[in-house]
Amino acid sequence: MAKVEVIVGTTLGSAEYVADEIMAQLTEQGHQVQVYLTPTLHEIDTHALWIIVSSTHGAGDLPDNIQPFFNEITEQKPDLSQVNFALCAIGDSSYDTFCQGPEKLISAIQECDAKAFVDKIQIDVQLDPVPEDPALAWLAQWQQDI
Ligand SMILES: Cc1cc2nc3c(=O)[nH]c(=O)nc-3n(C[C@H](O)[C@H](O)[C@H](O)COP(=O)(O)O)c2cc1C
Repeated sequence: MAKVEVIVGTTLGSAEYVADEIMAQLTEQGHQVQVYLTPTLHEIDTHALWIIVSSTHGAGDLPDNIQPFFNEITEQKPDLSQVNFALCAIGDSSYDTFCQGPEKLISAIQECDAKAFVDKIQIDVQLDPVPEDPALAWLAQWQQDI
């Protein structure tokens, strides 16, 4: 059983719904999973697997709810060398900045030595109006390795 921290960036709730489904699938596998809608460094375990589930807003920006977490990381530069992460990005390919918001957060945590656990998924809501379906299929490909 592993500890999994699911960190959500959302404005209208699509990413939150995907995160809840990911939590349900991993909990069923026996993992200890927590979803964070207002993530803070104080609360999140830096010796756990982080799954970042985030949409993009503005022009390639992170959603407002996750911006303070991004700021904490860039300002405090915590030791994240024990963090493995997986990125589930949700966006709309009609924007030039498709799925770019969470890339800023990924760059910031990689600068703090976090490591990718698996290849990211970028879900295009133009093609997949029900983003939890590809998200759960992606998770199923690697959840046995946690
Ligand atoms: C004002 C606005 C700006 C957006 N900007 C982007 C963008 O730059 N890149 C992108 O891939 N998607 C963009 N999107 C699409 C959202 O990421 C997409 O609709 C996503 O499903 C929203 O998920 P959420 O409800 O979890 O925030 C934008 C949507 C809105 C409404």
